[in-house]
Amino acid sequence: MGKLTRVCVFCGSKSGKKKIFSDAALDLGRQLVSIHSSLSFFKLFRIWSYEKGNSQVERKMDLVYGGGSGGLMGLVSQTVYDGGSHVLGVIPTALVPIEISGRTAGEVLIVSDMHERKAEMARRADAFIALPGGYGTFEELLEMITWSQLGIHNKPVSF
Ligand SMILES: C/C(=C\CNc1ncnc2c1ncn2[C@@H]1O[C@H](COP(=O)(O)O)[C@@H](O)[C@H]1O)CO
Repeated sequence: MGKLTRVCVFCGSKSGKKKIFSDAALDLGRQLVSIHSSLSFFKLFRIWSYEKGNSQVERKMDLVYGGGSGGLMGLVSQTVYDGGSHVLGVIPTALVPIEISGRTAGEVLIVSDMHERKAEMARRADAFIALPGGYGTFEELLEMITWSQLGIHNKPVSF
């Protein structure tokens, strides 16, 4: 497995009805940018299993995500940005007024359509993680899994 410095997170454009969803988004955001016991690092275990054996790991991962300012996307991006890592949101022009309201954390790359968005996210990330979300999150996650199955990329995918 190559060096993992930039992680793509797929997650809901809304927060969902249960607190556990936003807790998971905050937790993942913090885990991407801080020092953790590798033993409690179950969520990313399949991706960072090479960290086993180190009792403490310091992580400063950059984030690629869908660019939305609300919902779980907003929570993850703000947490990673506040933790000092680079954040890149990739969003099609047509979705800017729908998924961005107010300020976004970090850099925003505006692309022409959904296909370009997904291709850019896939190209720029070293690994993919999905959090709770709706149909959009499912779609993005499944596409990364099927691209892996087809050999289009060989980057880890976790959910
Ligand atoms: C429309 C196209 C493909 C099929 N749909 C989607 N593909 C990729 N990303 C999508 C799609 N629909 C929504 N999204 C994005 O997922 C994010 C999370 O959405 P959720 O429903 O809240 O989980 C959000 O940013 C959506 O824009 C190509 O023609």
